[in-house]
Amino acid sequence: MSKDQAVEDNENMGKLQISNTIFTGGFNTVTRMHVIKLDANNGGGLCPGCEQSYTDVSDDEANDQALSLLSMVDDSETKDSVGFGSEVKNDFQHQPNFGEKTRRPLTRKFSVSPTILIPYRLLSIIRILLLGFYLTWRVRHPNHESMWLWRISNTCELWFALSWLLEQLPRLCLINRATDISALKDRFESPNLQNPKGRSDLPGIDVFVTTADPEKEPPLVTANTILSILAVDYPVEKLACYLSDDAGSLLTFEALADTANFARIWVPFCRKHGIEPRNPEAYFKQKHDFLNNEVRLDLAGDWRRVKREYDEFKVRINSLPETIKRRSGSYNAKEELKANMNPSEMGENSSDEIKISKATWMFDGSYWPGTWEVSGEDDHSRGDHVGIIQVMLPSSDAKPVYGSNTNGKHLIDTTDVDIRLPMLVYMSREKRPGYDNNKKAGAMNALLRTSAIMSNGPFILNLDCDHYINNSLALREGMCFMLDKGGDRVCYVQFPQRFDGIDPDDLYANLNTLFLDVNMRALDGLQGPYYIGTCCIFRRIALYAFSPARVTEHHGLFGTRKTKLLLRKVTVSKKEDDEMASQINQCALDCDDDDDDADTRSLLLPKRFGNSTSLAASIKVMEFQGRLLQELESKGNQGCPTDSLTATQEPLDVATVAKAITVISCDYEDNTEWGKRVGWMYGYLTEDVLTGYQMHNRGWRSVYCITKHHAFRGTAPINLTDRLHQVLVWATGSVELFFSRNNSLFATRRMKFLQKVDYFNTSVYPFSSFFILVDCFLPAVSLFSGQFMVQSFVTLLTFNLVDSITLYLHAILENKWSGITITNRWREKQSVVMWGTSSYPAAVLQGLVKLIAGVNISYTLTPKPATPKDGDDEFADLYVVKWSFLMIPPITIMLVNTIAIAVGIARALYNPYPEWSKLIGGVSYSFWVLCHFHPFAKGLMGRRSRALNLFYVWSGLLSIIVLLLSIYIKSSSETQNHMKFLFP
Ligand SMILES: O=c1ccn([C@@H]2O[C@H](COP(=O)(O)OP(=O)(O)O[C@H]3O[C@H](CO)[C@@H](O)[C@H](O)[C@H]3O)[C@@H](O)[C@H]2O)c(=O)[nH]1
Repeated sequence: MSKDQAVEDNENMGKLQISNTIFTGGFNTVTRMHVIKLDANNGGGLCPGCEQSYTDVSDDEANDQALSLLSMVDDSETKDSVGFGSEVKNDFQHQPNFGEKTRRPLTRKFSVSPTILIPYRLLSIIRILLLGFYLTWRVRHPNHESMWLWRISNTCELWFALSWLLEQLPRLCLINRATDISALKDRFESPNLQNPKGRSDLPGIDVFVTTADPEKEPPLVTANTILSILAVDYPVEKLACYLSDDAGSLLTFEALADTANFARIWVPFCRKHGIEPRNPEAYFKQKHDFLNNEVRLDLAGDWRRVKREYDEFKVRINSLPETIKRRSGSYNAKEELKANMNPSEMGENSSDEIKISKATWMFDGSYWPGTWEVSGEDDHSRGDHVGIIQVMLPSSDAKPVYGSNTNGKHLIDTTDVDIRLPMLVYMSREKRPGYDNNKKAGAMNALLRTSAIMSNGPFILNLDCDHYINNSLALREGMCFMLDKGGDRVCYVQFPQRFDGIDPDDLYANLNTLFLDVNMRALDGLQGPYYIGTCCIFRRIALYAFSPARVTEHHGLFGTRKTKLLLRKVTVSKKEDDEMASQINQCALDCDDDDDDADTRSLLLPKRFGNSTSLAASIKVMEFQGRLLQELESKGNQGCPTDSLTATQEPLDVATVAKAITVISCDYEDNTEWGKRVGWMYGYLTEDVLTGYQMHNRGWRSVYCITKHHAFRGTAPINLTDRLHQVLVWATGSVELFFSRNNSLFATRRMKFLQKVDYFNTSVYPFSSFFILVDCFLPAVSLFSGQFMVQSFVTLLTFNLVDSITLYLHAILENKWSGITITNRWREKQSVVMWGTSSYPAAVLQGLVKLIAGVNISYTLTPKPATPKDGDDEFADLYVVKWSFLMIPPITIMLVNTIAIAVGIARALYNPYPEWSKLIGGVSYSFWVLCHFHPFAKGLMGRRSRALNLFYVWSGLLSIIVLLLSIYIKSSSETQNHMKFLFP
């Protein structure tokens, strides 16, 4: 590729700017470190006059270089770069003087109003009693005509009653929470004697975003997420954003580089006008009335300019695949690459040749060391490649941005606006054949280590690539819980997942309201909500498998007897402090056994964390800070200012990045405890629930933070097939959990009893599928055989009626504290039946196969909807019909029940002595089953679903006519006394 062409490509994509150094490290392939010097005056774009210096080095040489860089950085430097040593020591010796302001609590916890709570609890008890009566009646009144039907049906009912009980029990301790952001500001950012300038003492936060396939996860969606993070309302010098790209894709890489450029306009615009949300796509979708007198004139002008820039940015990102293909395809890649390579670097086998022939070229004419994507046939998430780290935006000490676009044109007047940007890093961990990459958990752990070396924020926010920050104060809200009194026992603050682009009917219960607004809120009143994989702020030391300083143990059958334990010594003496500084290779960690001293037992770091000394140093800092917090709190202070806990980010140097690259190699985790006890857990499809479980099991608490304006928003699959596969992944994860030693039946005494019950329910729910499947066929079987499940249809109907009324009342009360509507509830009920007959049974089968045969279960990445273009149907995906084997059981159920209704009616009509009660019972139950599959049938019909609606309405009307007819016949027959056993 000629330089001219590189430049032309670059112009096409809006003068991509890549700063600093791209670092790669890896195996069996050429490793190139190149430095691109940028023309800062020209917005940083690569220009013909730019100098480029390339250093081609082999892998071993790169490793040697990294090692020599490591050895160049002496211990003291290592300590300083992670905020260890003198700074922490000094701050600790001069503890802050807590003033009046520090006494204001940052959060409040209050109970749900008794006028709701008391009737809610009473109704729960009434329903439990009612269930008891109902089951007793079922058991005591066998149907001698069809004992087999009666037995099967009874077993199902018993299971459903048990499931309801497991679900309901943890919902009895309800609380609400509120945060006080102004108190946080007062405590950490207002000027005082020690801090006359009012610099921010808030702790550092590292934000992790993961992406794995640019085809399923459009780069524009990821770009918008990143922009919302860069523009969040948090001190820039305390914020670092990391993107993990498991595909190692040039597309994502270049999109991120362009995103960093666009951030130079977008972030000042957001700060200047305080706009919400700070995701450009979501922001520009809103209707803006600039004729309104209250709108400032400068906003209207800036809005137009920024919107134009954003539209161009969108076009560039959306055309990137073509740009890259054209760039790579039109050039004789093979020859150029061969010419650039040393013969010694070329491998013996033909795979090098294949790679070369597929090479993807970067805009500057160098080849991309990540996954090749010219052929389009690679599975992006699996492509092997070296580890790559690129700092796209250096830490915030770098030059401010002035709202200029890539051509250097000044677009926004940024007087009085903080115009610095947080650090932004691209990371793609190494992938090699023969190494399990451990999916998302592996990516998160690689990010955890990289960030420990590069910024070491004591807190971590984790977001999926399609989940953006919707409320710019979200991080502050989360920090209120972490920094308040008792916050040192909070391992994570989970925010609810909220979604854009869900069809108005929410056909497939994508909003997940029952789980997010009822279940998770109820858990908040116990030990805390689950970790759900995204929208979660972690305390870093909790991820390193440390225990909280203090825990409560629960004894007795229901965990009602409590003992409080102090796990870590609170005093941090000077001697101990010095010792810590000198012993960076040892660490006191929790050992999860009953020994009280387990926490203070020292283990060699490499065994647990691998042998990176920089990582060891950063972990030690975290552990030290944890103790410091505890020390301050034990002295009666409410929380503590964190200037003593976190150093402002150091400017990144080459050596630091070189150290970071070593911890993202494939074999770094060999013989360590990463994924077993440290970081995100491996071996399960739902790494999230398990990671949270391990923390609760160590005695940590978590918090559910529901903000007035949704803190984060994301997308969910509205297509039936994608949703089925997503639910399959979740349910399989639960089955894996059930069959593992992480089943909450074996949880420690540090976990509350009702929390254990809830975790148990989470691992057991897919097994309901067996009973749901049977229950869906029962009415059809009843119609075919002409027999009914119970003897007295009327008694059954009465029980069901009372049950429905109490359930309805219960739902109304639940709505009062959770906001979940009756429609949401109905959707949830439908979805349980739909997934219970499709994804859940498949999940149970997969789980059993894994257990018995040890076969690994494959993971299907959920496709994220692309940003719709103007004029596109936003819900087009809803009507796309894609075949899946998971559809077979629900289709069978629908067919069998429809045929059974027809057979039942025909039999009744042609029978001289029709048994109307059995017919009505069978038909109404069959119809009830069909009602649950209505969304499913709609999904199968695609755009022709209107016909289906007609079918449902007509069959409903027909059922009512049959019902009325039968009542009429019954009454006339009673008069004539022709039939003896019409209604037993
Ligand atoms: O090998 C992989 C696979 C996935 N991911 C990322 O993991 C995230 C979640 O994966 P996805 O397939 O989108 O899962 P969903 O079903 O949409 O997500 C929910 O369920 C997952 C499993 O419980 C959680 O991890 C997620 O956070 C949660 O949003 C995405 O950002 C992916 O890019 C990787 O980085 N590497």
